[in-house]
Amino acid sequence: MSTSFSVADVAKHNKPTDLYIVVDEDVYDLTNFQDNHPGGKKILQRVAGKDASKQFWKYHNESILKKYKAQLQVGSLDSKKVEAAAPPPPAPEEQNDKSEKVVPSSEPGQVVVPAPGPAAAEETAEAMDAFGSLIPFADPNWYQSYHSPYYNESHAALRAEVREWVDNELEPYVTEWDEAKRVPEKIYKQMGEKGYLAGLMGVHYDAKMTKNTVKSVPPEKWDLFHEMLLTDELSRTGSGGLVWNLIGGFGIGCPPLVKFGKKPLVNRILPDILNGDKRICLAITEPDAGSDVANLTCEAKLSEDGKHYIVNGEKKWITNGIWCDYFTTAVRTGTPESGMNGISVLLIERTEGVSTRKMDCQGVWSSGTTYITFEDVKVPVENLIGKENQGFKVIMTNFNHERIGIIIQCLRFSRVCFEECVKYANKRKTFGQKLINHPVIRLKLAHMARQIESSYSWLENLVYQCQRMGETEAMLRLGGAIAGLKAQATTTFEFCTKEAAQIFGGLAYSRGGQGGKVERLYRDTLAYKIPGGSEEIMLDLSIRQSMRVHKALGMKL
Ligand code: HEM
Repeated sequence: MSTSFSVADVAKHNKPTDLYIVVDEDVYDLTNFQDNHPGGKKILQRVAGKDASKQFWKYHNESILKKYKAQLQVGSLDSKKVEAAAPPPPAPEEQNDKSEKVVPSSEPGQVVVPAPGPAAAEETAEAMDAFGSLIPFADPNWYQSYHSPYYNESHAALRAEVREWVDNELEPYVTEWDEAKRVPEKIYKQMGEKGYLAGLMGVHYDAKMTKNTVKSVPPEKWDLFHEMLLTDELSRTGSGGLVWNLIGGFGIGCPPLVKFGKKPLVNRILPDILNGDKRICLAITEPDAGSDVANLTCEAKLSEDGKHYIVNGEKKWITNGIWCDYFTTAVRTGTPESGMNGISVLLIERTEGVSTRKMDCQGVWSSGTTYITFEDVKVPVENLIGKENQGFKVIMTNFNHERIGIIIQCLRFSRVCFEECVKYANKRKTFGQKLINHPVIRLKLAHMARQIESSYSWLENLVYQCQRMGETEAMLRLGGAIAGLKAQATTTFEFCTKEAAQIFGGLAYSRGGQGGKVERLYRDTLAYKIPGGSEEIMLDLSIRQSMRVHKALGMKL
């Protein structure tokens, strides 16, 4: 924006018919906007021609300016300096005597420099430049120049790439999309164009099937921490609906196709899916069967000529279903009594007999939760994923990946609540004090932070295990721990939304505005506590599965 104004210039635009204001040295023409201003026009007229930065920040957060800047900004004050490059992070303080050993101590007031652990000697353990808001616990601590054995420069590059997209093109519009209960199709398409879809399958990055690869990370360097980071950064939007819209169907519907689909089928449909031209989802749950997969009733009968399955049945709560071209579907090919030994997985294409209807739900509004009916749908036998009657294995293999995705989202959403609270508590005053100065508010923040950080460390450890183990070993050995962490992440998420809502008060009760993210996330919690294995089933499984595995490993009781 090139037009330059003096303070005196702006002061002339001080009437309802000609209304300028200044926010952070940028000049906005609100003459035509004032009638549509949700906060009222009189409040704007009172600051007409003036610097209204203080009032503006009292009532809004950053996303408002991002959204309205292009429409309303007419220039800047002549006093505004061109933004300087970000200063380099402060150098770590030199120790006076480098040979002196500093022994960790819990004595108050004594500076403790922890001795580097074995991993700190590795190249990847070098602390990287600080990134983000630097609000403690609002980002994983390797963003804030703390050491970590898990990340290197390629993770930092991806982090910057995704954050730029999220901050400028997603976050300012998320509330609008959530209310509209859909996300513009071009955003999903961009997920394909940016190469992100190909990196979200919990398998090696599939560069053969798509010409679109991630700009900042070569496919051969892509690992599970890149995948985790991508989901994590997308979740900064504070909308389960958006994240599920973009990865909720694909992230669980596509991996079974890639891992167990027959080559001709994969070659035919995967490129369009990875490029974001076609959409896929996972259809397992039924009106009468959720976590209890062995009781599915949607049936697939082989046609007399043996060329097709004829599918009849219903699927419920299917993420993205209304927009999908392909449905990775669990069906019963065995007898009604065959339990888990009579389940198969079919790739059903949107064709005659497939109907989808949107369901109204408490949360994740823009994710497209769907009810599906299959009525005499003809599915070629070539579309069988895995082996007939052995679909249970395909489904089970998928669960760890699905649950890790849920965990990543829950923990970032918890951080979003925490970050929103810290920012708000540092500006909102009650009883003559900023909220942050009230111990009761700090107590809430502390309980949020301790749960987020401990859960996140467990997550990093499990992602690392997944990376080092083969798929089958990971499925067997980590299933219990991942189930336990899913329950830990969903309870943390629920706790954080509840506490954040209390801190925001009325602003988290009404929709949109400063408490908008907290209000939305509060509504989204059940969409995480129930699907992918409910909290209760997860807790039980975490012990059952771990006991079974450790018995096999030689557990001594
Ligand atoms: C560039 C200028 C401005 C824009 C684009 C703008 C936009 C908005 C929007 C979209 C909302 C709805 C809530 C939200 O989404 O956050 C809102 C609410 C509000 N605005 Fe503004 N606004 C501007 C300037 C101002 C100024 C200068 C003041 C005060 C002098 C103000 C006071 C308010 C108030 C009191 C509310 C209602 C807050 C609430 O519901 O808690 N706005 N504004």
